[in-house]
Amino acid sequence: MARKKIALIGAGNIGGTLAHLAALKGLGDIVLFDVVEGVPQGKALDLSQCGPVEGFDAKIIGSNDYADIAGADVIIVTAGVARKPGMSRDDLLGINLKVMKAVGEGIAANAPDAFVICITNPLDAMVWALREFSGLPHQKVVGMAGVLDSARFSHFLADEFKVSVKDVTSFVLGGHGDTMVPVIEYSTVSGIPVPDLIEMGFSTKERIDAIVQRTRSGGGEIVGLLKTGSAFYAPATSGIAMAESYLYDQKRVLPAAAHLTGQYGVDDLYVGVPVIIGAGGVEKVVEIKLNDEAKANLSVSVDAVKELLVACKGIDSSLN
Ligand SMILES: NC(=O)C1=CN([C@@H]2O[C@H](COP(=O)(O)OP(=O)(O)OC[C@H]3O[C@@H](n4cnc5c(N)ncnc54)[C@H](O)[C@@H]3O)[C@@H](O)[C@H]2O)C=CC1
Ligand SMILES: O=C([O-])CC(=O)C(=O)O
Repeated sequence: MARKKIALIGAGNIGGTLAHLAALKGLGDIVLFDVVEGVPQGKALDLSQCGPVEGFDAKIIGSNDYADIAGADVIIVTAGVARKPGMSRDDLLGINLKVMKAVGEGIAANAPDAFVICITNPLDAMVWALREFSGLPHQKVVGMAGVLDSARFSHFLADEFKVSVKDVTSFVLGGHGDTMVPVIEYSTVSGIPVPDLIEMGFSTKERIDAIVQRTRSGGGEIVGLLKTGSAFYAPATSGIAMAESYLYDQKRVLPAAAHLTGQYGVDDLYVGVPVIIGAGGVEKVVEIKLNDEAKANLSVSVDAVKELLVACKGIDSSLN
């Protein structure tokens, strides 16, 4: 069986980490693409030289030519600009929208059968725009944010409950911004919902509320510490988990920005919801029952995403 081909558009902090993880996990051969000359080639060479030590023989090349992504099975897009302290993700919209146009056209022309995972911010608007610019089927274009946001929530919950993070599952829905919706009713330790754990004395409502808030601003907390950019290890790990679910037809249920066609009362918008990812791409949107508070919070988050799409359409008339 021929090896799979993984194309990484953007060879920056996340792109380089994605390439390292994909090689270590043996996902396939790797193409690192960037507009900056030398950087993808240099990182590809550096990563290739891990092979003799780690024992992987993936072919890793760096490129500035979209022709090299031809035939890619999975494409992960991190091209664009990351925020710095004092900026919101939404401040990146104008500049990254232009990048999505170039990337979308490059994918359409060279790898239209790929499963595309967008990571570039502001995520929900960029994945929508990337899908529009590429013209790929909606189920083959998805946004990564929920896996990361849920990983942050699970990490904080495990710390609070003093239990293994392996036993914690959590769900964060909605847009990847300050309005994201961590859902405590669906967050559990070995199946025990967080509200029950509060009743059992593992924590208090106030402390869990603070953890919800910390999760919402989890990206900003890291931007404030790094000062020169944003988180990249956990975002890359999260993108790889989605790629593996597609490549190995794992049918994992993961929160991701998916195209909604009426589910959760939302039409023609990408927003974070639980989905099943398998060989068909986003095979199903899972509609979980939400309580009134979560519904109201999701609606605020959806409105924030809608505003970003209006801004995109204002900048690029081809999106109307
Ligand atoms: N969805 C999520 O959960 C997360 C999203 N992000 C976002 O991911 C993006 C990438 O973050 P980093 O890798 O840390 O940034 P980075 O600045 O390290 O890398 C971005 C790379 O994109 C390249 N690039 C710029 N324009 C390009 C174009 N037209 N075509 C190809 N490559 C191009 C740059 O040369 C650079 O190498 C940012 O927008 C960031 O906000 C970051 C963390 C989490
Ligand atoms: O906060 C940022 O700018 C990067 C990001 O999306 C995250 O780490 O969640």
